[in-house]
Amino acid sequence: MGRMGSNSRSHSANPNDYKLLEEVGYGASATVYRAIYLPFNEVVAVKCLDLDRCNSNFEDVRREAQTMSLMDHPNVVRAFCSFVVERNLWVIMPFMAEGSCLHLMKIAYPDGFEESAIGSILKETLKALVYLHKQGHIHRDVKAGNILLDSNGAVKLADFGVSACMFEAADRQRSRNTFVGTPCWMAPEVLQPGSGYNSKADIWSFGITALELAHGHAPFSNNPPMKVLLMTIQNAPPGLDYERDKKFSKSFKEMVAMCLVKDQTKRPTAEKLLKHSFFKHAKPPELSIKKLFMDLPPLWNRVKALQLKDAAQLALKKMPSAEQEAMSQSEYQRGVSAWNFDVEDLKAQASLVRDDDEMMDEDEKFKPVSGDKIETSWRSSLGKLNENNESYWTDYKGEINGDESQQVECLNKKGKDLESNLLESAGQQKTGWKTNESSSEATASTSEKDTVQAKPKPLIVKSRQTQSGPLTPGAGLGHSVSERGRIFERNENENQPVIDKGKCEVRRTPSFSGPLMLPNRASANSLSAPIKSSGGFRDSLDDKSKANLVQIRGRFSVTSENLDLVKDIPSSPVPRRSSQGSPLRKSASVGDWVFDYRQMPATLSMKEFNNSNLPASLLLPQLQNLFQQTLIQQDIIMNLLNSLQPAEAVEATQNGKLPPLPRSSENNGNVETAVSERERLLLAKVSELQARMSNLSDELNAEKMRHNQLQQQLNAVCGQENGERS
Ligand SMILES: Nc1ncnc2c1ncn2[C@@H]1O[C@H](COP(=O)(O)OP(=O)(O)OP(=O)(O)O)[C@@H](O)[C@H]1O
Repeated sequence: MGRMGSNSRSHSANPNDYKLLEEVGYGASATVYRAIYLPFNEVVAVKCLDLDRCNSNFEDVRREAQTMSLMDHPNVVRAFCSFVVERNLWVIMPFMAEGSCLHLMKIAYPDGFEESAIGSILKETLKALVYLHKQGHIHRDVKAGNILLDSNGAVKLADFGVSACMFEAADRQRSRNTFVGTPCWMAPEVLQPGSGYNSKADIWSFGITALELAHGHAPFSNNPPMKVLLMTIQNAPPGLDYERDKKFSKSFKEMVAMCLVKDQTKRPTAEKLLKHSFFKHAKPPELSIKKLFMDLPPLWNRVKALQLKDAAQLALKKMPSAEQEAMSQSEYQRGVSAWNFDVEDLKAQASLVRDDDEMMDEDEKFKPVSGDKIETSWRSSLGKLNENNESYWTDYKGEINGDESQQVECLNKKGKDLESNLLESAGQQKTGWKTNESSSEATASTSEKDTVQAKPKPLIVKSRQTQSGPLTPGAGLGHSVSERGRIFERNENENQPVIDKGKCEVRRTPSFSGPLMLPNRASANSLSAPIKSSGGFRDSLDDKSKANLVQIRGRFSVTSENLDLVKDIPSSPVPRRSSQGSPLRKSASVGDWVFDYRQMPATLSMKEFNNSNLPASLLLPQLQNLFQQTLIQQDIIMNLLNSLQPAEAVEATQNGKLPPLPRSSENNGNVETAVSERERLLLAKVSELQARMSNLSDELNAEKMRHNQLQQQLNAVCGQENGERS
């Protein structure tokens, strides 16, 4: 452990001097906690950077952390000090009690702030940029998520230094064909292979941030990252629209237009921009900003509510009938942070996203929160993609058919309901707190005709026991990678302080370098909680939940306690064989089918069933019942198989939850082959069951005929007897 930087009022580099309290945010590589610096009894923020998740080497991290600690400006979040605690870098900073502008918009201002607040926020941010540029620094990540607010209205630009250092220096970026940034906010010259960039890139991002604050989201933010890149390069720059943005002043529109000029040489410097009339008339922050959060609950509770909201989105993602679409939608809307991606991955992902947006219009359609960093390795591919742009997007459009987009729309509507329910249940601590009800309204805009009939009951999502409560001892920094993958165990009591600091760890997602589609990764700015593996999550459930546990998918569990609620969520409009009219309902949280036996007709006992003397009128319904059940089971099997990741299948096999996966000499342990073999095996079983069913039907028919014959004989005999008597 070592000290890496300090200021005049010295904060120690001893983790035991810091009492970590609630989680107040997290990003691509870090989790941020409110904490008490015990020697001064001072509230601070501790940003725990997981060094394993950083792309830079330790020297880069160290250098940038030092730079950060040298920052000295009222509008720049500086580091008091930073030091390494085993595999984490702790950066001690002033605590900004109201969090980021992005969080504030997400929780209370989904359509953006009013102009006076925007003016103040932007002016203070611009002062920070003037300072940084004078110091020879480029921030490279100006966005609402990195503009922090304090309860007195102070505005500070964050994430300079340490986070920037997580990504490699410009020369190396070029040589490695990688670049890190947040696509919606990235300047065209930053995206163009070969073209250099300078501090004017921050001015572009500043202009995008202005639009973000005005609308609640950045332009193009509902698009897949690659499309954002192409739009930024090829389309006219976004801006405030004369018609649509009537409520904003001319000088605001002008200022934004000055920033969003594609030719970087024509953009003003930060210093010059600060002299613009828009900023001359900006109100002092304590007048225009403080009122924004007057009625809101504390930051950590907002964070918790946002996490739940994201959990709802992720729950939707697990719906089997539209899971691919949901994944694309919600993954991108939440943003992606710190992903490596390549063109093929993006293409695959893009093909699953509805392409109903053109340029500025999409601002109206979505209220998302995209915005996180991506680490791209696309530079070399981009030129090629540009050439093939037309066919690329034609292909992409061609792959979406009407049904699929309907599914997405329906899903989005469900998402809205689900989100608002979750938010309601999670965040009703304070009256007057505006919920973000309209946050997904645009995605639901065309869904009136879909099949959602009833507002679902609040879904009890058993995610981590507490999501922003203090940490409890136990998790170790020095654990193996897999161990560190576990989430903090948390104490139910929020105010109970934390831990053995040396044992604190940054939560970790399974992979940060995989393609976009693979891991369920929460984004920095959406505050969606990172997902831990199913197994780990199971561990975190309390005993009662474990006892009632029906199923765990990702972060979600369905227990027998909430099964009924889950079942009440309307099913997808997508026709599914044998599910129509059946008692199967889609479970929003688990993405599987839940079978409601209570709706089945009462079944006979085996003994009764084996009684061959039973009349056909009794047997037939039983057979129909059996047949229906078989089809349902087939559906369940197929859905389970579809939703089972290969790794999960192997894990389940190892745990003995599933029969062993077949291993042939050809597959040689290959998981995918094994899983598909297993699938074949199960399908064969299903076919066998169907064959048996059909045999039974034949037998039944034969029995029926015999029964009829006997009946006729009986009638004949009775007729004879009657005749004789008369
Ligand atoms: N000093 C602070 N006081 C209060 N909240 C903070 C502070 N620093 C960061 N946060 C919160 O934590 C979140 C994540 O922090 P930060 O952006 O620094 O992490 P990161 O990993 O660098 O994220 P990114 O994905 O943007 O790189 C912020 O969006 C903010 O809401």
